[in-house]
Amino acid sequence: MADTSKVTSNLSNTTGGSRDTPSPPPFLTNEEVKRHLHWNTLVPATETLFANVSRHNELVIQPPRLIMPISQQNAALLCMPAYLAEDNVLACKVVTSFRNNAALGLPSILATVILFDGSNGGTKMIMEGTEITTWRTAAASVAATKNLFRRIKDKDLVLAIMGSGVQAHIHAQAFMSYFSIKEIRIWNHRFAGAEALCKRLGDIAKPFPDKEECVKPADLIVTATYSPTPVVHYDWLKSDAHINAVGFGVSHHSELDENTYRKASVFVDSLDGAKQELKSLHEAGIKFTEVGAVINGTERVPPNGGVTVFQSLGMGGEDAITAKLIFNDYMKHKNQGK
Ligand SMILES: NC(=O)C1=CN([C@@H]2O[C@H](COP(=O)(O)OP(=O)(O)OC[C@H]3O[C@@H](n4cnc5c(N)ncnc54)[C@H](O)[C@@H]3O)[C@@H](O)[C@H]2O)C=CC1
Ligand SMILES: O=C([O-])C1=[NH+]CCC1
Repeated sequence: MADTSKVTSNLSNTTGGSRDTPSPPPFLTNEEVKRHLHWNTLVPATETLFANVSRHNELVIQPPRLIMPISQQNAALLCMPAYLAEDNVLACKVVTSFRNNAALGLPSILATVILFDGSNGGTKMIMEGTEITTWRTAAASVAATKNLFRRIKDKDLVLAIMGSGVQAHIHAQAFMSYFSIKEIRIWNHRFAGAEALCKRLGDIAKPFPDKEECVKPADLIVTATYSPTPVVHYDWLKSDAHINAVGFGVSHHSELDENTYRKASVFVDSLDGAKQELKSLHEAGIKFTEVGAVINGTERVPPNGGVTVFQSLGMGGEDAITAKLIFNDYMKHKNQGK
C-alpha cells in the first residue's frame, strides 16, 4: 500500500479522495524560475540525463512528443511529458512556438511546465517554462560540446552564432561560462539583430553581414534561427569544427546543408526523437549517434578529426530534470526562510 504520510504534492480534497490539503501548488513566474537556475547543477544533470537516455532501459520514459502545427498562425504547440525513474520525477511541458511573436514584443517560445509527485501524480509545482526552455537548451548544447568537441580544453576558441534571438544570447552566455572563448562572431538574417546582440555581449562579440565570413574561422558554431534554408554549409567549415544545431525552421535540420549531415559525425539527444523528427535524414541513410552513448563509453567521437554536429531536438526529460532542480532549490530557500 502507498505510504501517504510522505505525500509532498498539494492534493486538494477531490470527490472520493481521503485527504484534505486545500492549498494550491506553488506557481513560479519566469523571473522566479530564473532565480533557481544554475549552470553548475543544470549541466551535470543534463549529462546524466543524456547518459540515462542512452541506457535504453526505462530509466527515462519520454514518448515521442506531440507536435501540433498551427499553420494559420505560423506556429506550433508541443506537448512533452517525461518520467525520470532515478529521481522519481514526473513532469510535462506544454510549449508553443509562434514565429511572428517578435513583432508583438513577446518571446517566440512560451511554455508551462507542470511538476508532479512521481509517487502519486499530484501536482507539486507549476512553472512558467520559457526560461526553463531557454536555459535547458543551452545546457544541452554545453553538455554535448563538452563530450563531442575534441579540443574542448583549448584556450582562445572562436565561437560563431547564427541567429541573434533568445537562444543565441543564452548560448553565448553559457559558452563563455564553460569554455575559453576569445571571440564571438554573430550573423543574423537581419543585420541589426546581430549588432544589437553584440552590444549586449560587449567587446568579445562582432557582427557579420556575411554567413560564410562569420563561420569560416569558428571552432564552435551554434545555429539558433527559424531559417527554412541552410545558414551553414559544409565547405565553409574548419576540418574539426563542432556545430550545435538548435533551431527548428521548417524542420529541425533546415539550418545545415545536406553535405554537412553526410560528411560530419552527427549526434543527437535521443535516437527515438531523431527517428521521428529527422525522418528524411534517417531515410536518406544519415547515421545518428546519441551523445549519451559517448558519455557512457559505448560509442566514441571519431578520433582523427572531422566535423561533429550535435543536432538538438529537445527532450521532455530536459524540462523534467530542470523542473526538479528548480523545485529543490525553491524548497531549500523556503526552508531557510529566504
Ligand atoms: N532544440 C531545442 O531544444 C530548442 C529549439 N528552439 C528553436 O531555436 C530557434 C531559436 O529560438 P529562439 O531564440 O527562442 O527564437 P527567437 O525568436 O528569439 O530568435 C529567432 C532567430 O531566428 C531569426 N530568424 C527568424 N526568421 C528567420 C529566417 N527566415 N531566416 C533566418 N533567420 C531567421 C531571428 O532573426 C532570430 O535571430 C527556433 O527555431 C526554436 O524553435 C527553441 C527552443 C528549444
Ligand atoms: O524542445 C523544445 O522545447 C522545443 N523545440 C523546438 C521548439 C521548442
